[in-house]
Amino acid sequence: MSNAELGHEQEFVDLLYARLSELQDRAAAAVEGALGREDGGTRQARIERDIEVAEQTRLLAAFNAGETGLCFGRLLFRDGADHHIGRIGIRRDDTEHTPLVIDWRADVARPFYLATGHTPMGLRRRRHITTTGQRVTDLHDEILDLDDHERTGFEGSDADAVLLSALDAARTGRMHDIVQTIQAEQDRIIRAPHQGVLVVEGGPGTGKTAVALHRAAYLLYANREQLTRRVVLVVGPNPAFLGYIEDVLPSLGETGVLFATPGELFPGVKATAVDEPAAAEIKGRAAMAEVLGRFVADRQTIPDLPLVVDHDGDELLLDADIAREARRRARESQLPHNLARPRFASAVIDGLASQLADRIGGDPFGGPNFLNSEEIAEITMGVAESADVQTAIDELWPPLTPEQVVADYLADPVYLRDDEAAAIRRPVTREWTVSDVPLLDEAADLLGEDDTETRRKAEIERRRRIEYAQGVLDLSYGSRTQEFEDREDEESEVLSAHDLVDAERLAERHEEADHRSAAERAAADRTWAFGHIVVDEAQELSPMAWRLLMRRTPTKSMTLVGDPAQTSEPGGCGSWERILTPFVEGRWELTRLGVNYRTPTEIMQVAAELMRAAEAGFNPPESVRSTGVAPWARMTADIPAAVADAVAEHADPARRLAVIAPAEYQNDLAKALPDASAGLVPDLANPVVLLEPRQAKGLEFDTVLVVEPAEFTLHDLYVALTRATQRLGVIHFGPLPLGLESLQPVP
Ligand SMILES: Nc1ncnc2c1ncn2[C@@H]1O[C@H](COP(=O)(O)OP(=O)(O)OP(=O)(O)O)[C@@H](O)[C@H]1O
Repeated sequence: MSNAELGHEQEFVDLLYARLSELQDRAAAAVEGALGREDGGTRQARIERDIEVAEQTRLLAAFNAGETGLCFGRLLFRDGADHHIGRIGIRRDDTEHTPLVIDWRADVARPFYLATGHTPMGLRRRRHITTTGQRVTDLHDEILDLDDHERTGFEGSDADAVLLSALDAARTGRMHDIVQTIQAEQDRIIRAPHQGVLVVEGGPGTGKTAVALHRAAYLLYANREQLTRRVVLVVGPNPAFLGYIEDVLPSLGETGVLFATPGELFPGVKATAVDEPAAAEIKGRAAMAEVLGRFVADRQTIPDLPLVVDHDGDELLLDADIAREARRRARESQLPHNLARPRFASAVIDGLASQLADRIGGDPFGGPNFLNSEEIAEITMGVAESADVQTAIDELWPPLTPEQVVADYLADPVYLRDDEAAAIRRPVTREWTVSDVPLLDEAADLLGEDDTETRRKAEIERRRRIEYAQGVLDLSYGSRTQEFEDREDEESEVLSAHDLVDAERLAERHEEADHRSAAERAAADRTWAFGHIVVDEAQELSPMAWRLLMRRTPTKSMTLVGDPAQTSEPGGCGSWERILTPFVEGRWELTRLGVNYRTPTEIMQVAAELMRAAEAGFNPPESVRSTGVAPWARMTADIPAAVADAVAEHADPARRLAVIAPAEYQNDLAKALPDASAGLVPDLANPVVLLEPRQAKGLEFDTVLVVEPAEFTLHDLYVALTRATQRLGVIHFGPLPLGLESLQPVP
């Protein structure tokens, strides 16, 4: 092994960090400079400044991401080309801006992930560089050209050593990036084209989440302008999971991504409560869209008896004929409920005005009305302004909010069988559940947003600002005359505010600038069209949730990752074909990942036997490594005590242990494990966490203890058993489920 070789790489890495530090300073100074800069007062100048701040902040975040593990690879080509590969790309400070280290996402870096002895892609040698902080600690060289006889002493016989050491490392409770060890099958998915829907299916631990996040990073790199502006949305099953994955993209230098759970996809609502399985299934059915549509249409009513409307002492009759004709005209527009309302209102006003006109100027012998068109217009205006008329219109075609519609519907559900209605009926005051969110969104879509009022208010506000600015200008002009009246000579030298700006521009200058990032604006806007959407655990989403997500991406650019065998939600998808056909019929692609990088063979065998007991031909992914440690089962009459013992035996401050137990055991276990982190969003970095089965989705731990598996649903148990990277234990009182009999019993 040549220390000189390590030394050369260290020199290079030192050079790299020196350059990184320069770039960090420069970007930080640029942000500060732009923030402190006089913006010249124009809207354009302010926009330009804000763009510069955003761009330099993004660059700074990317440079900061390079602070650890900046360079991890090197490609030596047969033609003499020699490139270092890094987490981000960095260029020299020369006139050509020559690349110093190449971004892993660049095309030139691809052989790092794809080249094999069989298809060397022009490579002579591929080097993995291992660093700790900024120190190079190890090198692994793979020779891809048999004619390369140079030896450095770092040529390993096992090309997978770097991968295996990453997989074997102690878990931290936070997902890490995998840039150094992306496998060829994963690389192809990460770099697949941006357009259309790509489904990534694979068993537990096949890297679906890791691949989806690296794909988001790749797409942002390859379509920077478009995707930064339109924002990438990542949807994950629950807040704990989002916490688990939230470091990956920033560690790759990407910060402008929006993360959300399905309960957070309707602005203003953060639903965490879940319905009973039967209620969730009913609420999630595609048919609910039609049910809500009918429910909203039912609010567009015809009076049984004419409504008597008082107008300046005249009694007008808003009868079924007028209402029916108005409703026909409003519905004919095919606009959503709130947007069609003005049409309904104007048709009702026309009907009532013509009733009044007939009464005032009607010819008893059937001739034309005596009133001229101006008089009729005046009558119409009078009717339109009548408070009584407005009240009657509100009664027949009320302005509605999504919250009102869904709350009213759930308080008294119609168009369902009685037992189904009973399953979802709830008092109006109950908090929103995750399954209500797609209903709210559907209602919002059916209602449409009437922004006339918002725009009217914005215009009033704009005028108010101009008036205020005018006042400021007048004042400054006034003070100028006093200040300078005796100094005529100086006056020509001094520019007053009036000379520089007019009131409108001054008003603009005082306008509240929208300093929110694109991701923050996207989060608050229901009609935002995302540039790309990544959905993790996509198998869990109901048809109604799919309708919501599809509305958020008009271009249908999506990456969906999931595993039908891990479906827990009763409303979950079942088949990709069934979910996707209504939205992108035939225009989606399915890819599969087949290697399990997380769970060792010994544990995977147990999980596979469980599934095979229920489904004979079940085919789990193959584990890439084994540990030689057999999973065990302990039978006990005192579950909390046995779990506490097992935790005491296996817990290790440098590793992560999870106890996964059914809801009814949570209280007792929380008492028995005072140091465990538990609750809705447990701290996964804590050495011991206590989880309910659903919370374990997508996570992983060094050691997992599964409590009373017979109480789990089959799919939840499969998920729980496949969370461990090293050790698995089962603690039970009741009999073990079919398939788990092979677990080694321990006293
Ligand atoms: N190429 C790789 N190099 C290093 N680690 C990897 C690689 N691929 C996957 N892993 C690791 O394997 C583990 C499982 O990955 P991930 O959580 O993405 O799998 P998954 O398919 O989403 O699993 P599940 O469906 O069970 O939640 C993670 O620790 C991940 O970092």
